[in-house]
Amino acid sequence: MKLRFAPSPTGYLHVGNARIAVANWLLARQGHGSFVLRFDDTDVGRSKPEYAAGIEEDLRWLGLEWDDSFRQSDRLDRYGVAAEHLKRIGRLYPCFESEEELRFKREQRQKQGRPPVYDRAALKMTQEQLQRALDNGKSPYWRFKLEPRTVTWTDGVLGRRQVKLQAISDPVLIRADGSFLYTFTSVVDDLDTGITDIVRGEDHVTNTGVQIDILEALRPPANTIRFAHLPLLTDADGGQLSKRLGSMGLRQLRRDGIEPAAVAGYLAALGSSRDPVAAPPIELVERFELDQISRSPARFDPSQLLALNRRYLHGLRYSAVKDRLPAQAGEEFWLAVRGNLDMLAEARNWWEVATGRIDPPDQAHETEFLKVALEALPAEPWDEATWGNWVKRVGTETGRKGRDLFLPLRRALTGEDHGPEMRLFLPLIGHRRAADRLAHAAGSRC
Ligand SMILES: Nc1ncnc2c1ncn2[C@@H]1O[C@H](COP(=O)(O)OP(=O)(O)OP(=O)(O)O)[C@@H](O)[C@H]1O
Repeated sequence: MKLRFAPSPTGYLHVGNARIAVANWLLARQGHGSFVLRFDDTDVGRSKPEYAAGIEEDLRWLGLEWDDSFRQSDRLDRYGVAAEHLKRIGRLYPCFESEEELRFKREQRQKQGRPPVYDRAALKMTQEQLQRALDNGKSPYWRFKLEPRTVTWTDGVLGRRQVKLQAISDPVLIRADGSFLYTFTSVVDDLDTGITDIVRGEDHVTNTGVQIDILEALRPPANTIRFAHLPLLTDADGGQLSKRLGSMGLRQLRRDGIEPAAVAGYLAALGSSRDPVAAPPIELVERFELDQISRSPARFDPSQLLALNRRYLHGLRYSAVKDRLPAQAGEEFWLAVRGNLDMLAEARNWWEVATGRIDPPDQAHETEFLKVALEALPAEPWDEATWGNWVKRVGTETGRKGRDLFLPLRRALTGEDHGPEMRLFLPLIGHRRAADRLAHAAGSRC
């Protein structure tokens, strides 16, 4: 099995592109096959090396390593050879009509109630007419002559699919400036590199019909590549995603502090009835089922991703995050705070709360209560039982219960109304800091 992910380096990856990358990668690993990263960069105006580098970086961040990688711009000679072959067998023909002429023809056909399909007028040109056009300095662009047939295939996601080629204009494969179009280069590469399965977005369904025809012209008799098209992903409001708009980019998720395992797990399960499980891609291989993915468009819901990210962090072991925590933060710290994190970066804030400076709210009305609490603060060593015993004693001495008892203490010690379990967090603050904070909260209002 050999699969590929073939982005155009015209922007950074969004979550829709990433879903395709994840699916291809998981299938390749499932089939013990290989995964190729191909940059479809024949559109020289829009393709940029920095986007290609950015895409590689984003894929690595997600945990999707590739077995091979290449750029279409390095294979122009090969496309030239394949194009010559199609010309020789009469499947690629030169055209000279301008955009304006074509628009006029389309409008005429529509007025006559006929589909606006290219009429192949260029195919009827005589040798003399052709020569005259060339002599007049015109450069031809080249169209592929589609077979008058209906192409069918069993799609890995959409089921039985067909594309009626008579309803489609012969596609342009080479522009007048000699540059090749994606429709063509993609087929040449898929054949040359021995791709066995193509998984891509539903925006390519018509392309697939056309490309199977090109593919069979280049390598008869019949196509053997399996195709699957995933419904397009929209944003939470149903809006389109586009590299050009930079919407829902992987980079942004990374900057926001979302874990790659959460993104991979969310994308792998999206559109299926399975609950997403956040995990590095290699751990998702076994449970991934392409044919369980729904045929309806899927929405990318950031709030669901955040919830998954949170669940993932809450279950992570210290050893998995150690390197990303403040240098002094030990396992007790991680176990105390992990249940309170939406993003790992927030652990730094809690580290500051535990060991640095805090900004406590005004509790002038609690002075007497906090003084009693300070008096009752036990000496170290402290453990997980310390908070419970201390609070109980303060409760007995002040007659307070519940929120009235806990909240002023939490506020004085952490500066926050909510946060990690104080049973685990108090020993991290330690006696000296706790006493200082209580004294400050009580004393500064005296
Ligand atoms: N919204 C989407 N949902 C799912 N797959 C998508 C979506 N948009 C693109 N893809 C798929 O991502 C893969 C990479 O395609 P490509 O690089 O052309 O992305 P693109 O976002 O369509 O690019 P551009 O915005 O530059 O036109 C293709 O398989 C394409 O079908």
